[in-house]
Amino acid sequence: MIDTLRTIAESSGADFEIAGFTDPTYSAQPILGVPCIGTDAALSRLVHAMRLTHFMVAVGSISGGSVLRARLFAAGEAAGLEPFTAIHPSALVAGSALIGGGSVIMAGVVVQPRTKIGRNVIVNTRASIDHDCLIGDHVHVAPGAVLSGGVSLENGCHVGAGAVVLQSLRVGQGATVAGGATVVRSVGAGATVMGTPAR
Ligand SMILES: CC(=O)SCCNC(=O)CCNC(=O)[C@H](O)C(C)(C)COP(=O)(O)OP(=O)(O)OC[C@H]1O[C@@H](n2cnc3c(N)ncnc32)[C@H](O)[C@@H]1OP(=O)(O)O
Repeated sequence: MIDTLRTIAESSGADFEIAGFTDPTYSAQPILGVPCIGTDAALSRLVHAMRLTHFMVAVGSISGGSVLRARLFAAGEAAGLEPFTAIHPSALVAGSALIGGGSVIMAGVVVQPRTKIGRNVIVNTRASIDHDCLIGDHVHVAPGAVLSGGVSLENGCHVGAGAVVLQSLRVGQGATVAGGATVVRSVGAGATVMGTPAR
């Protein structure tokens, strides 16, 4: 995520600086030269002291029910920060696609027309989201996953690395599609499915 933000700044000449990151205990080492600036609990104080303006949730998920990601997103907004939306310059995002606040579109991603992506979503490296998809909030589409046209992903679900979801199917709230799975029928809320066809 840090690298994506730096690439955006370099390629667009955008004038922003990454001030740092928070963690639960203020014990983390710098990451790619970016320092830990305090605990998650100190965020409101840091916003005022350091005149911070924007935030992103840098925690991923490897399964559905992105409770932590949703909680951190709410905390950032409650601290008065605006969600930063990051689209890597190598991503191809159709002009009619909508990307919600705080979402990150990583390198090599393709997002096709009329797709709508919610807030605090990770569309990870080289994932492909085809036309007319509807992606909820706090979702993680992991590297190389493929969503066919008209797929719906409800809030907080996780589509694993290299998984394929066939056209017009729905993946329910907080559900997990395992890495490499092929989803051939809709997935219920909170379920975990794996394999080809996914069960
Ligand atoms: C940049 C990044 O790295 S982003 C992160 C990318 N990573 C992902 O997207 C990973 C998504 N997560 C997965 O695929 C996980 O394997 C999960 C969530 C589906 C299952 O995780 P767990 O509940 O911990 O399952 P666990 O590892 O205990 O395995 C349970 C069984 O499922 C099988 N299994 C686990 N994952 C898969 C899979 N992707 N496909 C098929 N079978 C699987 C295991 O072999 C095991 O089978 P067994 O009981 O016969 O031995």
